[in-house]
Formats: sequence, C-alpha cells, structure tokens
Amino acid sequence: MCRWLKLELDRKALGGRLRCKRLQRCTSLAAMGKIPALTLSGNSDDVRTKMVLVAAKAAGVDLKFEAKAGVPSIQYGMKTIKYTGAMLRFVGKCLEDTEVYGNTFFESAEVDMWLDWSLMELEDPPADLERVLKVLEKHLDQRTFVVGQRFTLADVAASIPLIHLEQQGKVTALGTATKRWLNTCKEADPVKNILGSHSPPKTAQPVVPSRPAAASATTSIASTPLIDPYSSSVRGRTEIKKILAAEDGGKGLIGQKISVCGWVKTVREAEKGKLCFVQLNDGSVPLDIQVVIHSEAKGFDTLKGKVGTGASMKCIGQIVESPGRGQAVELSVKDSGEVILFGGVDAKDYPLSKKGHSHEFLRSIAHLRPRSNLIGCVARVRAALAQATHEFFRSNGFLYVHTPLITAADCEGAGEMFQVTTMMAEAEKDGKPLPMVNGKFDYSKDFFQKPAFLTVSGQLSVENYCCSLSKVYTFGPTFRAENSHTSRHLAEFWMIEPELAFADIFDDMNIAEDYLKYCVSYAMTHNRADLDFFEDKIEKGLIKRLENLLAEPFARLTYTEAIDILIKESPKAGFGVPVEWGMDLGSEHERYLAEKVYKKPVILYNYPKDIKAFYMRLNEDNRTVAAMDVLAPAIGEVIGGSQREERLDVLDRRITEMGLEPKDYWWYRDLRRFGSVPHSGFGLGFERLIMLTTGVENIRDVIPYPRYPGHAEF
Ligand SMILES: NC(=O)C[C@H](N)C(=O)O
Repeated sequence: MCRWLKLELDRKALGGRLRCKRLQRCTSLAAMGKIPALTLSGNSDDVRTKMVLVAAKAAGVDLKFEAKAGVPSIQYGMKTIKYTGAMLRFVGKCLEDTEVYGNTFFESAEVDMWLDWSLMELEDPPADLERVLKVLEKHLDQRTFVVGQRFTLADVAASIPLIHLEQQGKVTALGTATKRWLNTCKEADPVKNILGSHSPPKTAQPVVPSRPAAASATTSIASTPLIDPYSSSVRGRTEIKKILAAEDGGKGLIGQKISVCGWVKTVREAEKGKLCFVQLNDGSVPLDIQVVIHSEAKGFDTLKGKVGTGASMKCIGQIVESPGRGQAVELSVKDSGEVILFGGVDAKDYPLSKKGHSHEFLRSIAHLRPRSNLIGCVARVRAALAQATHEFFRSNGFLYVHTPLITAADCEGAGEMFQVTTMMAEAEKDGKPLPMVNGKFDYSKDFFQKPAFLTVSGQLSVENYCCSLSKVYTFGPTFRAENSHTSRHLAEFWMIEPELAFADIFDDMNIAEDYLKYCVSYAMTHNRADLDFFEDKIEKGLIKRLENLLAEPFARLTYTEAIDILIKESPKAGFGVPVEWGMDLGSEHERYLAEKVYKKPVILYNYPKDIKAFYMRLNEDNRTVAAMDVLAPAIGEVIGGSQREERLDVLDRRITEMGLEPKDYWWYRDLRRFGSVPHSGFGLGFERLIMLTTGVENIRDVIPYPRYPGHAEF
C-alpha cells in the first residue's frame, strides 16, 4: 500500500477528513483497509486520563476509552503511546484540520511551552501551588486563553488538573483572571462533555439539573455526572454503581453528601433500635450499599415495621469509610440526613427472603425474580451481550435488517411452527363452525388468506438483503413449537443470524469465531462483577473457562474426522447412543469432543447432507454439505451455519429430495436466477451464548420470561 494512502487511512481512522487526491481514486482500497481503533486505557478517575480525553474531544479525534487500572496509555493497533505530554501532543497532531495545537508555527511552540509548564508545575499535589497560581494569574490577566484566541492543549493541560485540585478542596483562593479563565474552560464543550456538565464541589447538596445533561460520548464512570440527570421525581439520586464500582471502591467520595434509592435486600436493627443497617440495591451493580441509619435522622420513625426485604426507599447521607468488612465505604444517615420510604413491605407476604431461593421457585415468581441476585446479574450480562452483538457487526460493516416474525415459509422444513390465525377467535365470537373446504380448513377466509406461522429463523429473509447489501444480520425472537421440556430448549428464543455475500464456509467459521470471542471478551471487560457472582455461586472455574475460550484458535475438523475420533474413543467414553457415520451427533458426543478431546471450542463442518437442511451447499463428494456447527465445552452446540446453495438446479433437486415444493420457495429461488453469488451465514441462539458466558445451566433462567410447554404466564 502506498505510504500516502496508509497515512490517509490512518488519518481517517482518527476521524479526520481525507485530503489525499490519490485516495479518492482508491476508495475501494480504503474500504478494505483494516483500520485499528484508537483506544485510551486508564483509570477513569485519573486526572491524566481526563486530560487526554478532553484533548481528544477538543481535537475531534475519535478516541475510544477502556477503563483499566494503571498508568494511562494510548493504543493504536500494535503501537502504544505513554506519558501524558506525549499523548496530548499525539492527539493534538493527529488531524490537520484542528487548531488545538495553535494556529501558527509560533503558537504551537507556545502551546508546547505551557504544556510542559503545566505538566511540571501542576503535578498532583503541586509543590508550591500558591506560587504556581500567581504565575498563571499574571499570564491570564490580559488573556482569554493561555495561548492565542482559542481553547488549545495549553488550556487542557492547565485547567483539568486545576479542576481536579479544586474538587479535592485543595484550591482555596483563585485570582480573578484565573477564575474567569477556569469558568470559560469549564464551559468549553470538550470539558463539559468529559467531566459532565456540573462537577459538584466536595460537600454540595444533591442538585437536580434543570436540563438533563447530554450523555457523554465516552462511557466511563467518571465522565458521567455523579447525580443521575434523569431522577427529578426523587430530586436527584446517585446510582450505587457510581459509588461501589468506582476503582477505589468509593473512597474518593468520602465526605460527600449523597442520595441513593433502591430496594432493601436485608435490614437489621442494632443498639436497641437506635441504629438500622440496611443493604440497598438499585440494580446498577450486583453489589448492595450498606446504609447505616441513626435514630436522629429525619424519617427514621416512619421505617418501623415497614422496612423489610423488598421495601423501596431513598436515603440521603454522607459517604464514610466503612469499619465493617466487605465494603470500602458506606452511607451514614445522621441528623443532617433523611430517609424516605417509597413502598413498605409486609415481610410475611413478600416471597423473596434474604436467603437464596431455588431457580424453580424463582421461575414461579417471574415478575419479582429480577430482584434476586441471580436474575439481576443475568439481566445485566444479557443486555451487555446484545450491545456487544450490535457493536461487533456494526464495526465489521454489517447492516442490521429486521426480518418478519410472521411468515408463510418454513425455513428449516421442520414443520414445528406456531400457527398464526384469527379463524378460531372469529368462529368462537360468531358461534359458527370453522370454515372448511373439501374436509380441510379454508385458509382463504383467514387473516393472511393462507396458513401463516411464527418464524423459526430469519435466514431466508435476510439472505435476500445479503444478496444486495453484502453483509447483513438479523437479531430477533424466533419460535419453535417443539414439545420439549429440556433445560436447553425454549418455545420463544432470540437468534442472531448474520449472512455474508462472497463468502464460503471458511469465511463463515472465521466470523463465527471472531464474534463469539468478541462477545465473551466484552462481558469480561464490562460485566466483571456479574461474572464474579457466577464464578462464586454458579460455576467454579467459569472465568478460567472463558479465558481459555479466548486464548486459542478453536479446533476445526470435518464431521467425518470427528466420527473417526468418536468411534475410537467409544470404548472409553461409553456413549449412550453408538456412533456411526451419517448420524446426527447427540449432545453427549458434541460435549465429549469439546470437553474431553480438545478442551476448547470445536468447529465441525461438512456434515452428511441427509441430516441437514435443503439450503446448505452440496459438496463435490455429493454426500456432504458445507455446514458447520460450533460446539463449546459445557454447552454443546452454540452456532449452526452453512454456505448456502447458490446453484439453482442443485437447490431445486435438494428441495424436491426433502419432500418440499419448489414453488413454495419461488422468491428464494429467484435469488439464484438473478445474480446468484456464493454466500454463507449462521445462527446463534442468544440464550445459549448467555449460558456459555454465565455458566447458568437452565435456559429458562437466562431469558426474562421463559416460554415452554404449559408456560406462557407473565
Ligand atoms: N441462519 C442460520 O443459519 C440458522 C439456521 N437457519 C437455523 O435456524 O439454525
């Protein structure tokens, strides 16, 4: 690749405008260029991290943030940039069309000068703050900004550490010029965006902003405001996550007056009723905050007999160091604090107690079970994995397509579909018999004028979009009317189905593996506290299993090779169902391969055609099709996919062989008549992915409202 092109691609990756003329002729190459994202990792509370984030915002550079302990650094592909000065200069120089590094050659040198000065003099804690502030006051006396006529890196480097010191109560008096300048900086968009629109000083009362602050582009805990902007009905509250999931466990907030709202997990009285210990949870983290309510607190008397497990309340108090074990800080509610009870609970009626419950019991109270630790953790991981799914496909250029839920086509040809009809309700309403013709139901009288069903897969519909937009995926509910009572099947489940044009079965395997790993690593980064809960309560060794999944390439072998291995292993393994070529592998065989033979996920491909669907591409051998399944330890099959049959004559033969009617698939066949291309795709059962990531063994516990035979309540 030409050097200029590479440079311009890099510049584009950083969010800048492309200038190179040559590149305009090479747009197709640009589309192919694999451009790594620019990422800053560091502690979100670290002033250096904040400086770099503000500088990137000011420079218009797309900088992804990843919370991580340790010294902040920027990663770009394999390259790393460390040290605050170097990082600030780097983001300042990324793009040609910004002025954050000054407007002229001389201004840039001035920016450099003040950058070095600030990094040296405003280090935390500064050696001699009074002297430093004097220098700054003198410099700013006749100026709006530190250098030139606009907000530059010099302002970033000086203002952010000062704001930080101010928040810690270390700045007592500022000169008039410095105050004016600092206010200007605080009002600058990049600063507001990263630090939040209001940074409460140390002992501020909770304030409800009149207008909700715009969500920050970066999603670090520190860059969102301490007080939730959408909490006006309770006059402001802080999410418990902001306190307990902070890297210092909330210690940085000691001394601050804070309000929290939530549901009581446990309550305990002490000192003859003069103290009340409450564990409060608001769902933002799997951790409860300990609230110690003293009898002199306003509202204390209203709690008597009403605050049991499940009650909802708001507590206003001060964050103090916790003398107890298990938490760094707690909320102390004394005479200047207040407790407000929203909804009390009569302990004898509330079905959830503080001790654990069986998963079966929780299912019977699906409306209340989100308050259990288990279902709370599952819900957070489920949401994160959905987010990861969209992020993965979007960043790889896939379009999200909504495929219909009601369909007249049976994708799998399996016939286990839920029928959608209004005939029965109408007949019942009118008291008339169902319309019949020649001894069969007369569907021409039905809503869709033909039999219609809930979809079992979005694949056939998404293929149409694939054969025009190249890379697409669908993600939605699918339905199977199997009378199955196992812990692995549901009548309603969610499926992710990507479809790629100009791709064979090996491309399909590559994307499946990359996607699975992306999701697992996303949960490891964003949901560590939830995963720790699963490790502790559900599956010992879960984290290790997930690390293993990420560590190595998945094993890949053909179905025929797998059968050979399984036959050899049979005497030792003692399978319930004997192994022979042509059989559909059972979960005992699949798990044996993944857990015992390879000890990691395995992709099997080239299955016998007779056990697979009609749309899978027939291989040269005429006996197998280009189908693949991903099998994971502890779970079994998580993904099933194939290269699709793109040759019309072969497809027609297969449809007929399977006892289906080619005319029912007229539109699917049209794609093979007009501009047919090799293409591939797969389906991943979303609930299986959650089971894989959490270790939860019953599929009914990873979906909010499980649907299975006899169960459609809630
Ligand atoms: N999109 C897919 O390949 C999934 C496949 N149709 C299934 O239902 O298993």
